[in-house]
Amino acid sequence: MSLKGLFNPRWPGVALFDLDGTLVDSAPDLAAAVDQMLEHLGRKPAGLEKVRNWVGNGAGILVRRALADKTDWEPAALKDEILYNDALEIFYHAYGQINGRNAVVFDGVTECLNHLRSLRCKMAVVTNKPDRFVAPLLNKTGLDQYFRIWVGGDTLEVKKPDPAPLLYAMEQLGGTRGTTVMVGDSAADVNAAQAAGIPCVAVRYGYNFGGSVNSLGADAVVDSLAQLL
Ligand SMILES: O=C(O)COP(=O)(O)O
Ligand SMILES: [Mg+2]
Repeated sequence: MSLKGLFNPRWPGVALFDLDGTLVDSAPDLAAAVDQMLEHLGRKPAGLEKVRNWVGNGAGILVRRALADKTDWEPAALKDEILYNDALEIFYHAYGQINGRNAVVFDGVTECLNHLRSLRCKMAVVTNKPDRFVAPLLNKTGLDQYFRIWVGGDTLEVKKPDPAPLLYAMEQLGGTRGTTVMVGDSAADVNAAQAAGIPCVAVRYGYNFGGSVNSLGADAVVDSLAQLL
């Protein structure tokens, strides 16, 4: 499918954007918070390279991956659950202070959002990031001006790759499957869009758990959101 085909001619349409790894490079802040948490628990810091591959399924899974020191964390024993709950609290506290400090909007994002806004496209953020961290990050990066609504990782009972958050945002903005597109950086985004029955653009510069986005089955893969103009 060509990129033109993704954006239905019946504008105004609806565009749903993933946050971490798509709009904002938040991995440095997330890594700093993960490392504070690990050090607090007497463990070795994980570092940015590992942590950026652990982002995309929400804070709970990020903390589980950090405790397991690998992306494919195993279901934990009960004693691990107690540790997990402590670790999650420590992470929340640390990230609450760090969120947005070193976060950078990726190249091409502002151009794309300005362009879509000029077409009167309605835009939402659909992220797995816990709700409490979404607005502060959008405010600090100046991206809040573009979005009518955002859906966080705990806004609904389920998160991406479940299609519900995408469909919820689409409906809130009065969109339909024929006029809506999802833009994301990971399998969670592409799988959610496919399950929702809406087309998906994947960006190559994001996190995607360390893997390539080329084989996820996205309708288009781009190196910069400026390519969508
Ligand atoms: O996993 C997270 O916390 C955020 O992920 P997302 O913005 O890429 O959905
Ligand atoms: Mg992402």
